[in-house]
Amino acid sequence: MRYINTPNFDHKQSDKIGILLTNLGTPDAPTPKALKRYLKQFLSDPRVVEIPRVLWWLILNGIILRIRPRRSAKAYATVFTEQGSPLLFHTQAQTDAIRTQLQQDGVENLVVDFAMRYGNPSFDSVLDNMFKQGVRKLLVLPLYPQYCASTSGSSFDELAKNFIQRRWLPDLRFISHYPDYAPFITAAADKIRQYWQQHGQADKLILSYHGIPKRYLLNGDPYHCECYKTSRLIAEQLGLNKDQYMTTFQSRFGREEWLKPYTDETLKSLPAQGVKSVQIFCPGFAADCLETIEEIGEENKEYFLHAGGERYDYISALNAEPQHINALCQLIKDNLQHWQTNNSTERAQLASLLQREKQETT
Ligand SMILES: C=CC1=C(C)c2cc3[nH]c(cc4nc(cc5[nH]c(cc1n2)c(C)c5CCC(=O)O)C(CCC(=O)O)=C4C)c(C)c3C=C
Ligand SMILES: [Fe+2]
Ligand SMILES: [Fe+2]
Repeated sequence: MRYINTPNFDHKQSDKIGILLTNLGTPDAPTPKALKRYLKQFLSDPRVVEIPRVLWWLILNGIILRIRPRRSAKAYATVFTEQGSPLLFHTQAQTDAIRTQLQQDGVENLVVDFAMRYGNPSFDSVLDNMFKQGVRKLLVLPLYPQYCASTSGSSFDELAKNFIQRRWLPDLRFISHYPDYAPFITAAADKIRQYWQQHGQADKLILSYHGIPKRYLLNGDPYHCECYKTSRLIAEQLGLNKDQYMTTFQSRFGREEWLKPYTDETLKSLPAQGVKSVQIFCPGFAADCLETIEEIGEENKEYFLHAGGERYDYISALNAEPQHINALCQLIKDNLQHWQTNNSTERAQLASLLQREKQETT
């Protein structure tokens, strides 16, 4: 059979709207074996590592997958909890909260779920389940505020890979980015302001984003510009001038030049410039994960204090906090407007069809 068919086509079934939240994904366990499986899938994605395939296959299988799984497993062991990987449980909590809020807001006929680009739950398993429940309109929201081909672009690839196997495709809306979406910016600024109210304000606010190779920017990826835009808008809401905040890029991988300034080098150099206290927030991470908890919360703290810094605070990600959930629900509802009107018209037509059939048989 060439295509996945849709069994039991039913004229009287009303269409459902699917909301699919996606994130990067995480290993199933903090073990070298699970890390090898996860890193192999992640780093084999040509959207992530843009190097000629044969050369990269040799480097990945010959060097990286022999060394990195063990090293990364140790780092992951420090962030895994009884609930599992933070990225997974925060994404699950976000999904549950969004489902509840959309239902409370009266959005009907919804199926809300999440999938991970690498690891589990996979796009294929979640999409299969959604289509089996009658989803005919699909809204996909990758939880990356700033567009990057390596993340948002790759999520689209995975979606398309599933779609090319299917006979009946749904209506599709893909939110490729939301770097300047006002409710998101306000949620981030309020989170920082609340932190200041409880703990006071540091000399500098560092807004740190996951890095990418500089080459991707030079080849036209808008990610760098979108990160600066998010930072500028957050700083404006907080009333910060240019000396009071900074945008930096973290999580460098490999030897190539990545987006600068690097978060770690910045933190090592700030104390000598008279900046003795910093607060760090990561506006590109919708959920806390290895890269925020361990790299920003622990590793970079060491660098800063070791270089003469006196106070270092990591302000956690927005996770499933109410203001973040409100912002994401607002974004979803803005994008659902046409479908919702359509959907209620369809349901009204269906109800009158069923009513007519009932009258004819009695
Ligand atoms: C070439 C390598 C990488 C690119 C490009 C890259 C881009 C990128 N990544 C995120 C978000 C996350 N990355 C995470 C982990 C992670 N990232 C890379 C490499 C690249 N990322 C690796 C090898 C790893 C695994 C950890 C390790 O071994 O160091 C995570 C955390 C996942 C978790 O399980 O907690 C996130 C989130 C973005 C947003 C991005 C480009 C914009
Ligand atoms: Fe990454
Ligand atoms: Fe890292």
